Order: sequence, then structure tokens, then C-alpha cells
Amino acid sequence: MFATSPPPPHLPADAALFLDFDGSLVPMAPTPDSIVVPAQLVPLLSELRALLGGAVAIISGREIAVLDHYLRPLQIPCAGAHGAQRRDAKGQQCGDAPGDISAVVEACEQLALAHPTLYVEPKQSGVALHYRRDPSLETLCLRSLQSMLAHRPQWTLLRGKRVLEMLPVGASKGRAIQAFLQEAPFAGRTPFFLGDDSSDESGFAAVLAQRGVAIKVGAGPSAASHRLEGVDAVYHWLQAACTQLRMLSNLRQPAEVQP
Ligand SMILES: O=P(O)(O)OC[C@H]1O[C@H](O[C@H]2O[C@H](CO)[C@@H](O)[C@H](O)[C@H]2O)[C@H](O)[C@@H](O)[C@@H]1O
Repeated sequence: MFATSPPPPHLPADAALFLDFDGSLVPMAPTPDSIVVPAQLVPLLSELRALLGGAVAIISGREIAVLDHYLRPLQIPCAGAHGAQRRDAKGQQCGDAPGDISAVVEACEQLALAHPTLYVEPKQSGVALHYRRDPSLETLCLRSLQSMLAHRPQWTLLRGKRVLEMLPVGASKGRAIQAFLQEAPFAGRTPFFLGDDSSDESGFAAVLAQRGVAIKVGAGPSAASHRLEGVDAVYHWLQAACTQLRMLSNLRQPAEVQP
């Protein structure tokens, strides 16, 4: 489905909401550490969690510790490093790297010394090599990582927005969402997932398989059923969802009788 996909419906009170981070909740920036998190994000997530019985999770390529840093003081269920890590609603975290890749990280850092516009983002379960500041370095980065992966069958390469990432084989956002949907408070709810990148497609497939709603943020081909134009449109939709869910929740609670 392409840009003609309709905007998403309102969130029902029985939704399980899964949200991508970069490019969906936070505008893109030249480097991973130069993002500016919109001030309304943390209060909005807190309110949505309260209104959806806790069934809100961040599904990101970032590591969970990094998400916690940007969302402080909030600590919510998360999948990090494209599903290589997951923290459930009880706060229990799982996900280990299938081996030591410090040699790969070092090789990426050497490459970045030779090409200072590259940005290396080491992760506990992989590494991201960013070439946003010089897209002409894409082929060099791709060839370098491919050769490093050639003898490491437990790892795979993921292409993102001006980034190449090495992550454990089998890790995906779709799998992380499936795992959340087996557990309280997500199980039995209608899944909604929004994301902007090709790595979000496995998440779209997971929610569509459960008759959920898949929302592509921005342009580009996608299997998502619905579309929002960009980060601003995401906030508009989430704020509207909050307002509606709050009204529904007030209607369900009888008004206090004045003496
Ligand atoms: O799944 P997401 O939450 O969307 O995370 C995907 C990757 O996002 C980050 O990189 C991207 O955003 C940066 C900041 O805007 C940008 O500079 C970079 O070019 C993008 O690729 C993050 O750094 C990665 O770890 C995530 O995997």
C-alpha cells in the first residue's frame, strides 16, 4: 500500500499500542545523540499507559538503556535493538548477544577514523554504522560490514535510514510484538503499531496477522494499512486518542453526587 492509505482510526480502549521511536515520535537528526525529544512525549506516554491499562510499549532500534535515558523518568515496556532486547510489563529484561563482536566495533571505529563523518553506535547486541552526514559512504560501509559478517553466521545486516546495523539473526520488531501479545497487559487487545522505517515492516506484519492496525509514518512503500504524514501528525493522532479515551473513561465513571 502506498501514500493513498487512509489515516488510522481512533484508538479503542482495548488497544495495545506499539510505537517506534526515531522518525515516528522523535524527528530525525544528523546523529543519534543530537535528537530533540518533544517535551510532550513523556506526559503523553504516561497518560496513554493509564488509559490503555498499561498496554503501551516502545519498539525501537535503540537500546533499552538509551530509550530509558530519553524517556526519563518513565520506564515502560520496550523492545530495543530491533527486538534483540525486550523488557516486559513486569520490568524483566531478556536478550543476549550471540557472541563477542568487539572486533567488528573496532573495525567500524577504524573506518570512522578514516572517514570522520561516519558515526559508530555500539550496542550490547550489535553495532550501527551511520553515514547520514555523507551518504556517498553507503557502499563503503555496506562492503565493510558484509565482509565482517561473512564469517559470523549468527549475525545479520539490517538497512535503515542512512544506517547499516548488525544484529543477531532472528531478532525483529515483529517477533518482539508477538512476544508482548502473549503477555498481560497486551494479550487479548487489538494491536496498533506505528513506524517509519523498513525495519518496521515486520512489526506491521505482526499486527496485521492479529487483525490489528499498522500505521506507516511518512512516505515510502509499506504493507501498512494506514498512514500518517510525519512526526507532527503522529502527535496530533495520539493527542486526539487521549482526549477521546479520557472522555470514554469519564463517561464510565459515575459523576460525584454533590451533597
Ligand atoms: O526503530 P527506531 O526507533 O526508529 O530506531 C532506528 C534507528 O534510529 C536511530 O538512527 C536513526 O536516527 C538518527 C537520529 O535521528 C539518525 O541520525 C540516523 O541516521 C537514523 O538511522 C538510532 O541511532 C539507531 O540505533 C536505531 O536503530
